[in-house]
Amino acid sequence: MPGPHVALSGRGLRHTYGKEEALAGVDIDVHVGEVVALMGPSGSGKSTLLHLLAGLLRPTNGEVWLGKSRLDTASESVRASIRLRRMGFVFQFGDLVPELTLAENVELPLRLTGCSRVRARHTAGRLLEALGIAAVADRRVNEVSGGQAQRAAVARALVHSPEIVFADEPTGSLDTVAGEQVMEALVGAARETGAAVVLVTHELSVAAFADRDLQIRDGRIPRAATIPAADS
Ligand SMILES: Nc1ncnc2c1ncn2[C@@H]1O[C@H](COP(=O)(O)OP(=O)(O)OP(=O)(O)O)[C@@H](O)[C@H]1O
Repeated sequence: MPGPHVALSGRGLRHTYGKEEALAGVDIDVHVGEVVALMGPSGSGKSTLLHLLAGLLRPTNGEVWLGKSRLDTASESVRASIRLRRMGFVFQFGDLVPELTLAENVELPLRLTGCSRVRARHTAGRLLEALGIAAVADRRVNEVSGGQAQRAAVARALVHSPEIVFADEPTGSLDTVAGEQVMEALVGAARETGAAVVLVTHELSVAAFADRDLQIRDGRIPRAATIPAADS
């Protein structure tokens, strides 16, 4: 089990799709509150690693721990509950529910975990304000800009104070200015709540927001690129 300062840990992660080996043995520790960028060429294994760490895929070999919870051996229902309560997600194309307003989208994780409507509205409202999108909170996704929608996706990922947020190319569909606003929102809100962030990006300007970047090559992270946990 990882030490107390490690939010998320992957040990000896190997993953194959049929005969194809996408990850060839990766060790990774993400510390509490740390922002880590996964970088590397197309096909190097970034998305596979993100999906293993988030419990969306089971590794062929290896272990994944979120704090004291082991994910790779947990049942699908336990992993789904952990994702809902203890993780947040931001995808390239926001993935907001188009029928709901931005505010209703942000309230969703709280409502799904039993929070009252009034409390969810209040908590989501504070975050929408902090991320500069309170003025468009009652609009639907197709009535706001891509950057505003993506900031709402960031708010939805953080509203329930998760331990970790996974972001797969969160700025991939945006221009540079909107992308920077989204990264400022993501890293700023994560610092506020103490969440760690693991993000996949191809862009150096996005990786510059991270505390550390890890380069993946052919399904491996060169050993020197990982910093061992202080207490492990
Ligand atoms: N569902 C799948 N079935 C079969 N092979 C897959 C599948 N998903 C990924 N792969 C293969 O596994 C390897 C790693 O893919 P992965 O998507 O993790 O890389 P990536 O670094 O995220 O790439 P990109 O930057 O293009 O998104 C690639 O060779 C890819 O073709």
